[in-house]
Amino acid sequence: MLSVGIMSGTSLDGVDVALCEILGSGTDTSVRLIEFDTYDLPQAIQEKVRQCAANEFIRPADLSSLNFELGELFADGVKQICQKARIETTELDFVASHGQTIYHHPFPNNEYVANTMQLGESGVIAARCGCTVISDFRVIDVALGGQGAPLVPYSEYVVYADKNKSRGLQNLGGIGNITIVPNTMDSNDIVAFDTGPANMMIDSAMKHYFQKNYDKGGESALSGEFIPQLQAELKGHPYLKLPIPKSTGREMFGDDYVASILERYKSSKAEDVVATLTWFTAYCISYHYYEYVEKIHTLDELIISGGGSHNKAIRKYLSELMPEVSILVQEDIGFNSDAKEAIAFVILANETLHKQPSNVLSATGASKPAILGKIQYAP
Ligand SMILES: Nc1ncnc2c1ncn2[C@@H]1O[C@H](COP(=O)(O)OP(=O)(O)OP(=O)(O)O)[C@@H](O)[C@H]1O
Ligand SMILES: CC(=O)N[C@H]1[C@@H]2OC[C@@H](O2)[C@@H](O)[C@@H]1O[C@H](C)C(=O)O
Repeated sequence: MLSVGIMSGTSLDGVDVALCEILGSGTDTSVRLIEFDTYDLPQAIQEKVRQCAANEFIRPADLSSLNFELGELFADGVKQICQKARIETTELDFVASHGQTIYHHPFPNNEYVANTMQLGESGVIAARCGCTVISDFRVIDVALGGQGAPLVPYSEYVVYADKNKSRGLQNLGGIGNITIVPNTMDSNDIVAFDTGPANMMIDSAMKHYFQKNYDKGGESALSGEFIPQLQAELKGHPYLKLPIPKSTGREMFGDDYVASILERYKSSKAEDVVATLTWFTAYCISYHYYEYVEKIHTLDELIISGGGSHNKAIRKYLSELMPEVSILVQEDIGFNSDAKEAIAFVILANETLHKQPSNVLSATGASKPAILGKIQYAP
């Protein structure tokens, strides 16, 4: 089957679009990437999404329009990738659209029930592209008491399980998330959770100091030195102490949190703050490994993916903090670091069409397996 996966992640850096061929289902799935590209997320849309995550005043009209605007944007992504591959969108068997997370609050509190919301109207995509669209993968898991995230563990089990080694798949997007696929080959043994911030805090600091979207190659971090007081403060962040499984987002590690740090460390050198925030990304990964994972599974290799895999400082700090684990990137094992999440949603949508559950209970904490997503057929 021909499918396009669309992922617009928490870093708001663009829309990842992967055209794939997918055959079979479950552990017999095979998936091949045909074309991949990342398309811009317009500034105005980024601003609206940030407003939502900050829980700022946003009118119902803005929210409803944003849902349709994102739908148009995702449909354009599908059209462009198909044009690149010289096929018609109507030749696609399905589109798997993650949507843009605009709010993720999987824990109930005094004010809100557990909830999560991804926008990008599937009806718009189906109308513009003339094909079936599967979307809204997270909501049923949250409704079953789960975190609704991370969802990639199922696809990682399908693609990466190896009886000769226990692998950690560490994605470095806006947020970092890890899946441990142990050599037992038993999906019940999978451990997965969000490790904390990956690029989100670094990007926010880069924007503040240098008016840049991110720290290319990790150059600013590598030219700075760690600030011990800030390291100590970050080590005490309450997210680290929460038991796994757990998930987080822009609500916890977004611009507001970073602004409060930058204000308190305004006399420090910009490069030193960036270095320390980059160290924190690597620290969160090593802390969770030694605190929660190593007792259950010893990793042979940690394979990193996502935009942060291009940041040499994160890789350097990770190697220093986890010296006995071999740190690889997806390309080292023949895959594409940037396309991984978009491909994951193709695998999840394929299960939806086969009426098979694909949430991993040990990862999300949901009370039962669920067929993820909603199906919008072509008009
Ligand atoms: N060359 C590079 N050097 C350093 N960092 C980079 C580079 N390219 C991308 N990045 C970082 O990667 C981020 C984007 O990563 P990615 O596209 O994997 O995130 P996402 O999918 O939006 O987020 P998430 O996986 O949390 O939903 C950028 O915001 C930037 O910080
Ligand atoms: C709510 C939400 O959109 N979460 C994303 C985000 O980006 C990374 C991390 O936080 C992960 O929990 C999740 O995405 C991946 C694709 C997942 O569900 O596995």
